[in-house]
Amino acid sequence: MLEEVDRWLTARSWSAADRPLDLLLAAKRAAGPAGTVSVVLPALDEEATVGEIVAVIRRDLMSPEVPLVDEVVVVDSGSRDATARVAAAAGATVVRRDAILPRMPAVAGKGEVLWRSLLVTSGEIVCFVDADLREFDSRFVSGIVGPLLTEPAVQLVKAMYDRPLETGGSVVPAGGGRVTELVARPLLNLHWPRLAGFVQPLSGEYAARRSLLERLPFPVGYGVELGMLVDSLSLVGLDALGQVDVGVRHHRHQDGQALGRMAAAIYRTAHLRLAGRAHLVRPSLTQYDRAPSGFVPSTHPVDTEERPPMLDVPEYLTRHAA
Ligand SMILES: O=c1ccn([C@@H]2O[C@H](COP(=O)(O)OP(=O)(O)O[C@H]3O[C@H](CO)[C@@H](O)[C@H](O)[C@H]3O)[C@@H](O)[C@H]2O)c(=O)[nH]1
Ligand SMILES: O=C(O)[C@H](O)COP(=O)(O)O
Repeated sequence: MLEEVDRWLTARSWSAADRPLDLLLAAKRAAGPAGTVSVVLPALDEEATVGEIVAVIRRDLMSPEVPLVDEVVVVDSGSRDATARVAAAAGATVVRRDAILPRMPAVAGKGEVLWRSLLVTSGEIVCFVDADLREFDSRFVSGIVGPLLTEPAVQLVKAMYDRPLETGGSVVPAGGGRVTELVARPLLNLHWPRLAGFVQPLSGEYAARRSLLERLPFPVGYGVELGMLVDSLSLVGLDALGQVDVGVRHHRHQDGQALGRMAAAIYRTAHLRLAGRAHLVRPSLTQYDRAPSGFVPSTHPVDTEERPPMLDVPEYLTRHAA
């Protein structure tokens, strides 16, 4: 791991418990307009989960006693189910993707609706949360908004968490995040090693200052998270990025083929950003394990050496000539 990443892990990784709600509310009051918070949920056919997420945010973070969040907006990404109705009933503002910027027809994809959300929200801090989360805890919002309220130099904060893989009645405790482990983490470690400290680089829960988001390109699909990390690094630098441990994340798991399509979109996003610098490879990979003290990194070398064709090896030629 780069020394810079080691330092960053100490300085820019927190736990949600580090900032209690009363501290955040005081920081928000002191910040004035810069402390306004919009929560955005991108949603495609999420009727089963979106209502509870909205309700928990409203109950825990939008009450008169705890007015941390100023608005919660569900951007409907073309749902065919009752997502819009359920979200509105739970108290969200619901906007259809086509109703935003109608002169530009919307294309399919998550990044597309995140991008459009900037046109229909007003907070100076924008917090994205996936709409398929189960057993949702409002620390997923307050935890990542926290550093933006208390640390003026921080501009983008991602959630990190344990990721059980829960399919067909079975649970593999740290088995989730398959695209993260197989595609995103290796890509980031090899090509953008300064980002190797992110425990969950694809996390759908992240908060950022509008002043940063409005300067970034948004890949329209699932490349949006990797693109945003890479582009934010070059725009504002590593010390403006952070991460917060928010516990355990439960979500709807996609099947292998859907994850293959996601992986392709992520690879393509990286590829576009590698143009002209694909040779910049750092052959090591840092992975993370949960320990009582938090997430613990372990770094491994990546095989990069290649043997020449056997026909170039004199011993082989001699043997074959014999
Ligand atoms: O066209 C789409 C596809 C998805 N979504 C919503 O986006 C969120 C995340 O999508 P999901 O399919 O649940 O993604 P995951 O399989 O969980 O993928 C992970 O990895 C992705 C790639 O980085 C991230 O976008 C996700 O947030 C992250 O949870 C959910 O609320 C979806 O309803 C849309 O709004 N429009
Ligand atoms: O973030 C990821 O890597 C993908 O969303 C896959 O997650 P899962 O393996 O937990 O389904």
